Amino acid sequence: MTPVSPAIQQQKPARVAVVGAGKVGSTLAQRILEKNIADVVLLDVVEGLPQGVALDLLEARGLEDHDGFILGTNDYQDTANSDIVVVTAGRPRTPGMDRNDLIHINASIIAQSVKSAIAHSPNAILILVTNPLDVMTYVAWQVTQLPTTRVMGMAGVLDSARLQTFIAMELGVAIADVHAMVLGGHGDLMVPLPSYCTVRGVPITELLDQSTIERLIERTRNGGAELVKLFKTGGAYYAPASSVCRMVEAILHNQSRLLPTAAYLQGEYGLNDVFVGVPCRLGANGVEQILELKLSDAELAALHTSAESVRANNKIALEALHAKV
Ligand SMILES: NC(=O)c1ccc[n+]([C@@H]2O[C@H](COP(=O)([O-])OP(=O)(O)OC[C@H]3O[C@@H](n4cnc5c(N)ncnc54)[C@H](O)[C@@H]3O)[C@@H](O)[C@H]2O)c1
Ligand SMILES: O=C(O)C[C@H](O)C(=O)O
Repeated sequence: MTPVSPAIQQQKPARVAVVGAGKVGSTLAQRILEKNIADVVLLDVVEGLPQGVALDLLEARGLEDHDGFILGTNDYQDTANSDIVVVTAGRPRTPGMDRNDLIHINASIIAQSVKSAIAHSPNAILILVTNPLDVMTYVAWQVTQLPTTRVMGMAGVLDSARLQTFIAMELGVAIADVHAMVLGGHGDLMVPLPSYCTVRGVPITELLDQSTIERLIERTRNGGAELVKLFKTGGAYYAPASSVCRMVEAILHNQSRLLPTAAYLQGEYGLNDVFVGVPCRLGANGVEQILELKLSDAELAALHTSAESVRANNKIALEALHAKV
């Protein structure tokens, strides 16, 4: 056996706390472990659930060829000193519901869970997943008062991955050759950018007619609802978990990746005091840069409409929280 140097022996693996051990949280834990990105602490309020998921995943390690460690717990103390805290805790929608129908129930869950998680991991980067995404990210920032570079929400990676899928299926080309970009809030007002969607650098506007592009965009807008309708008791989780995993990896491996992320805007795109999906450079420090793309007047107006809707719902969420105190 090759001896391992003391420096390597002492190097602690990165640690990701995943709050919420439901569909998205448990699938994310699996992705992080099987890609050898970090050790995971999986927390839920339901006794036995995170412990069971953790044990099940540990028992798969020999078959999946990794040595990652996962702890399942109901106690925030066990999440101490995490490098990243991902919050998936809260209710998913069911058929007929809008994501904003979850504001009241999820705002208090988010407020309580981020406060507890950050109390034990004050230096962590916080990634929100719970819906309505942009609003819950704002709530998490308000409650924790963390620097804005260390608070972000996952949605744009997922919405872009959906559009990427539909473009590749329509053209019958390899998914690896397709890049898609969706900005704005994670809802019906999201802002897909066809001129920034490309196949090996060729904009899709040169490969598909306008009505086809509109059909693919419409399917992307309804991508979450399409799955909620199929699953009936909740929403998507495989692609959402992969999307968060991509962000976690970009941060922990300091990859400087350009990913659409719900980030806090301070004048970018003419918007202030709102978290909404924009292209961000993600690296070891979290949101290291917000890129201001050149948008058409119509795209910029759509981004503003989307952000204003998020802003109105932020107000509702904060009022609901204050009313509870
Ligand atoms: N941002 C996105 O793109 C995106 C994608 C998919 C799902 N989501 C959202 O993520 C959330 C989770 O979805 P899911 O499918 O995993 O739901 P789920 O019901 O399978 O899991 C949610 C888990 O949260 C736990 N929980 C509830 N309150 C908690 C608390 N106070 N502390 C810790 N855990 C708590 C529940 O016990 C449950 O296990 C939903 O709000 C869903 O809409 C967002
Ligand atoms: O649609 C949902 O409610 C879940 C998630 O936001 C999604 O887009 O899949």
